[in-house]
Parts: sequence; structure tokens; C-alpha cells
Amino acid sequence: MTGQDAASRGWDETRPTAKLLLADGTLIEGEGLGAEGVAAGEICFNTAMTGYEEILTDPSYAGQIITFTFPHIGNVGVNDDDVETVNIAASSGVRGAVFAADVTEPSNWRATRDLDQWLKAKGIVAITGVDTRALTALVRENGAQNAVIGHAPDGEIDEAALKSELAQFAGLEGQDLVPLVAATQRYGWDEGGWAWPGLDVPGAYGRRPEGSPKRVVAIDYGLKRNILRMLTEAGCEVTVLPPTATAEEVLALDPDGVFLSNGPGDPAATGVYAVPMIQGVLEKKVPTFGICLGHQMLALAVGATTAKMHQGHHGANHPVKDMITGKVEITSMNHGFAVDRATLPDNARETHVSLFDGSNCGLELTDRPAFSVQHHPEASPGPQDSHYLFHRFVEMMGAR
Ligand SMILES: NC(=O)CC[C@H](N)C(=O)O
Repeated sequence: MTGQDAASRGWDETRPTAKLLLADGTLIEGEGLGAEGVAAGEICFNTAMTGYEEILTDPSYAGQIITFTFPHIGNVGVNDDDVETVNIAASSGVRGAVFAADVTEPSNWRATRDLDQWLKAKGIVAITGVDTRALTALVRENGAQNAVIGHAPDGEIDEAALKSELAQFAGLEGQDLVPLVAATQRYGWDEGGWAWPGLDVPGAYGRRPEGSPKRVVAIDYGLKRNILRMLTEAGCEVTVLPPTATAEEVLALDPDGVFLSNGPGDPAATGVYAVPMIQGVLEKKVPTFGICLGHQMLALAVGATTAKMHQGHHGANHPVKDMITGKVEITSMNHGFAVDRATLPDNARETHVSLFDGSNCGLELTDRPAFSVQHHPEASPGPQDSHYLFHRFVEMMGAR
């Protein structure tokens, strides 16, 4: 193999250059990639066959180590266009990555860097040569657990250091990880690309909608870039506010609608400050749409609760049934917590259900113009079946 071949770099091929240690004591050896050092996080597996760059840059993954079940990761390199963090220079907070096959030299006209260099630059510690099928079966059977990866090119990996890093990692439950990845200042997204304060970020992805756009305030809990593109393409002019924005600050912008973004960590912890804002917005009957963490925030705001799932949903082929139309959509998923449907109040009706495990995937309020979904209609990566939800939001604002 080229690129990450140990011998070509003068390393001792007989020694593992990376180790993955799980909280249950499972120790897996492999070849190191990306950043050197030790990093702990909650381990999950993602079953998508494409879109590794979007996955690794999705801020909802902050605090996690991602096992890719698709064996060939890195073959098409990385580029600036497929980044999902809004600020392409920012970190998504992903702690580590686990791959099966060696990463080859990139072979794609869009590639500007190879995955190894990029992981190094992002500070993501990774391991290859892992039996990801066995690891996935373990996580699926025993549930999500904490893990740690150590990477040292000379093979000197101190297992005591791995254990101590693992012991210090608090896990995801009870953790508000939104401040790690969310915007700290208001910014606008429009035709020229980004108005990120103090940063000249290239890339004119946004397009100013034709006619008179709907004015949307998007609350950034760890917003994905493609959500902004989808809102804009559906006819919205988007202003992004930090996660701690109050209802007064949101309403002062007199928005046609409020969007609640995806994001990392335990929704209950973020709900502490997000819920009062959302309740203030709902009180004024401003149309509201939430995705993933935003769905969980809307549920919490109407009095429902969320719970940690066994191993979560992370992939690009999850069937979800729309309970209103009876249609099935194939969706992109990335969540480790779920809304407990038994706790939904009378004014919240369940609109979507996972056909993998029956968990709640959507709700709408019967007395307010508000709805949300657990899956990712913006995809990136994944199927586009659920794009209609962006248009539903625009229609809801139009009907106001
Ligand atoms: N993609 C997301 O918004 C994830 C939401 C939440 N952090 C969860 O794991 O359930």
C-alpha cells in the first residue's frame, strides 16, 4: 500500500503503531493514521458507504470515535467543498476514527489533500487494519461505550496512558457539548458565502433566493453547512444566532421562522438553556422547524423527555415511516439519544417512526406551527428523500 505504508516510512512493521482500547477491556491493535497522541470518546459505528468527509466534519459527532463499517475509506481524499462544519477551518470535535483497510493515495479529481494529512491537521487520531465488522458487532450487542485510541509512529504506546485518558473521559451522558462547536456570534449566510466575523472563508455556496425570501433565524447548536444550503435553496434568507440566544433576541429580528439545528452531546444538558428560548418562540406562534438535536430540543420544550439509545443510529440508509402519508423515506441518521414517545404531551403528534427499531423520528404540534425530525433531511451524506421537509417549513411560514 502507498501513502500510509509503515515500512516506507522507516517504521518497524512488526509493531502496532496504534491501539484502540474499549471500556470493556477489549484491546485492538492496528496501524496509526492522522494525529499522534491519545484521544478518548464514545465509540459508535457509521454504516454509510460514501461521504466520510461529511461524516468526519459533522459537529454532531463531537466527543465520539467513529468506526466506519465501509472498508475503503480515504480513497477519494478530501477537499474544501465537502466540509460540513460551517467554518471550514473549525474542528467538528470528532475525537477519533477507526478504519478497516489501509488508506491509499487519493484518486479523485476533486481531492486537494490525502486523508492522513487532513486528519493530522484536524487533530483526529485514527487507526486502520481493524476488523471493523467484529467491532461493529460488539458495539451493536453491548451498546455504546467509551473508548480511547493511541497513535505513536514508533510503536511506543503506553497502555497505562490509554487507560488513564479513558478514565478521564466523562462520556456523552449529561454533557452539553454544544459550546465546543457552535457559533459564538451572530452571522449571516447569503449569496457571497460567509459573513463569519473576522474570517474570510472562501466558497460561495449560498444563493440568495428569488423573489421575497422568508427570513429565518437558525439557532446554531453545531449546524451543518448543507442545512444552510437547503434552507437557502428552499427560499430562506438565513441569519444564524449562537445557541445561547434568548427568545427576546430571536424575536427582535422579527423572523418568519425559526430553525433549530443538529448538534452534539446529551440533549437534556443543552435543553437547560435552549428550552426557555424555544418556549418563548412557540408562545408567539412563530413557525419552527428542528433537525436532530433541534428535534430533541423541541420535544423537551413541550415537556417530553429524551433518553440514551443502546447504540444509536449512524448511517445513510435508515428507513423512516411518515405516519401521516404512510410513505417510507430512506434517511441519513446520526444520533445517540432519542425522544421518548411515551412522554409526548397531547398537543404533540408523532409524525415519523424508525422502521429499524420503532423509535420516534418526528413530531408536530397541533396547536402551534412547529415540527421536527430526528433524521437528517439535508443528508450530506445520504439520500435526498426527506428534502421535502425544507419546503414544508417554507409553506408553513407562507401560511402564517
Ligand atoms: N445529529 C444530531 O443532532 C445528534 C443529536 C444528539 N447529540 C444525539 O446524539 O442524539
